[in-house]
Amino acid sequence: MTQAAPLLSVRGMIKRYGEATVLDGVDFDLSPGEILGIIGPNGAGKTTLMECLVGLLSADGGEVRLHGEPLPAARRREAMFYLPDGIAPWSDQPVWRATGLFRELHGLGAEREATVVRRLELKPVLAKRVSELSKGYRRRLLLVLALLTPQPILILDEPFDGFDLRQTLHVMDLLREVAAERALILSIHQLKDAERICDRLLLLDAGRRLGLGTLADLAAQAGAAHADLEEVFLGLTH
Ligand SMILES: Nc1ncnc2c1ncn2[C@@H]1O[C@H](COP(=O)(O)OP(=O)(O)OP(=O)(O)O)[C@@H](O)[C@H]1O
Repeated sequence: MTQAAPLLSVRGMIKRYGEATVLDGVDFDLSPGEILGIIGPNGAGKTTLMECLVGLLSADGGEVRLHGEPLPAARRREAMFYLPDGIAPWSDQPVWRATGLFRELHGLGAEREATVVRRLELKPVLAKRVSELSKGYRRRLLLVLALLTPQPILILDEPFDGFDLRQTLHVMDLLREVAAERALILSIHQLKDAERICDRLLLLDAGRRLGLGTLADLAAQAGAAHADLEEVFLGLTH
């Protein structure tokens, strides 16, 4: 029996800056409904991988396939939406205008926008300017925007940054619902968060894939069967 092709398949992703190889042939697959976490020490190549993946940065090697078909860099944005960390789109506009503009851009109905705004509890700040938002509310706005996109794959850089524990758990529930219809790639520094939400983890270090799999897979690789992700991380990275 032939196995169905993964939703996304990435092979041999390479990125160099001059003499420095910052992605050294990274491979992974993503299945429908999956939440894949990218973890790794500072400078491991997490942002570079996401940017090469969506075609924002030109890679020096590697292939990306969608449902088994080659997906050239110029067409990646049809399939993937990337939400970088720390941006404040339309910063001089009120929040309601920013969400409305984004919704119109993607041809969605006002009802969908209202639902997402309600789920992310953005209502109290709709009249504020984007530039005036606190870090947590700016993060909520960015997530609203991400959830108003039609792409089947969402790539979110630090989606829980700026949230307290209760908010993080709330947003995790929401992302889990979203993943039922799409697939998510999340770059996460907080390993406790990554352990909670991710189905599988891609551990990068110095541009190389150190591990790929469930926490149990990575723990076995680290030779510490019942370790948590923090112990695995410390065991496998330098
Ligand atoms: N424009 C650039 N020119 C040269 N080197 C770069 C450039 N951008 C990134 N790098 C290098 O590429 C490597 C990977 O960086 P990247 O930002 O992808 O890491 P990261 O895992 O996202 O790090 P962090 O956890 O600190 O955000 C680092 O060594 C970084 O210094």
